[in-house]
Amino acid sequence: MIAAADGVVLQACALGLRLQGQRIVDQVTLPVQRHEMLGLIGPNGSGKSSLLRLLAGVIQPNEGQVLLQGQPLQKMGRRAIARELALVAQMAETQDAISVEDAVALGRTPWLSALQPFSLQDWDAVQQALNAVGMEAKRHSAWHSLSGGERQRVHIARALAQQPGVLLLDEPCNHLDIHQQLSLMALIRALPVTKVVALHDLNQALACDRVAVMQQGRLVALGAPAQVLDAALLAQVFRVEASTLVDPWDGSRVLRFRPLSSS
Ligand SMILES: Nc1ncnc2c1ncn2[C@@H]1O[C@H](COP(=O)(O)OP(=O)(O)OP(=O)(O)O)[C@@H](O)[C@H]1O
Repeated sequence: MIAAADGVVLQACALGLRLQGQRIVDQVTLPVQRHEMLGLIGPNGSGKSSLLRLLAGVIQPNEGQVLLQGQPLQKMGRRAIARELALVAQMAETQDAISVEDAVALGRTPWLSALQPFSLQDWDAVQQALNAVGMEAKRHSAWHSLSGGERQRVHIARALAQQPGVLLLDEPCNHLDIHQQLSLMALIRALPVTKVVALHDLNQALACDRVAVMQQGRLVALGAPAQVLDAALLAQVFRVEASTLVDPWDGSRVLRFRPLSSS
C-alpha cells in the first residue's frame, strides 16, 4: 500500500481537452502517488489514451494543467520531461530500418549531449532493458522482422532504457500471449518507479494499488480496486453484470462478467 507521506509525483489539475467541439477529457483532477501502480480503466472512447497523452505532455490541455514533481509540464522542456517520464503509447511506431538494439538505445537520447556521448553506462541501461522484457536474443534483429507482441516488448524496453521515474503505459498487454501478459504485468509491478497503466482487463486492474475509472472523459471513481470495482460501478460504467469468484489456488479475487442488455 502507498503511504500518503510518499507524496504526489504527477498531478492532473482540473484537466480539460476538447477536440472538434467534443469534450474528450473533462475536469480531471488526479494525483499520482510516488511508486504506486495506478490502473486507468474505462470503456472504449472514455478518454484513457487522451489523459495519458496529456499527462505525458504530448498534447496540451484546453483547461487546467499537469504538475510533474510539482512543476507545470508546460514550463518544462521536452528533454527535462523525458528524463522524468516515459510514455509507451498504443501501437507506437518506429522507423523500419533499425535494429532492436538501436530502437532501445533511442531511449537514452534524453541523457546524451555533445559533452556526454553514448557510453558504456548507456549500453548497460540498454542491456538491462532488453533483459527485462526478454528480448536480448533478438537484439540484432531488424525491427520490421518482429511480431506485434515482440514490437510491444521492444517499445517497453525503450521506455525502461530511458530510466524514468514515471512510466505511463497505454494497454501494454496488447498483442501479447497470456504468458507474456502475466510476465509483463509482473515486471511492470516490480519496477521501482511510478506507473500509470491503461488497462482493459479488469482482473489485471485488481492487482494495481489503485484504479482510476474514466467514463465519457470524466474521472468517476478513484481508489483501491476492491472498493472501487463493485457490482454497481461495473454495471453503470462497463454495462456488465459481474460476479466475484475466489481462486482456490491462492485465494485471490477473480471477476467474471455477463453483458447487461443495452436497454
Ligand atoms: N484527434 C482526435 N480528434 C477527434 N476526436 C478524437 C481524437 N482523438 C481521440 N478522439 C476521441 O476522443 C475520445 C476518447 O478517445 P481515447 O482514445 O482517449 O479513449 P480511450 O479510453 O483510450 O479508448 P480505447 O479504450 O478505445 O483505446 C473518443 O471518442 C475518440 O474518438
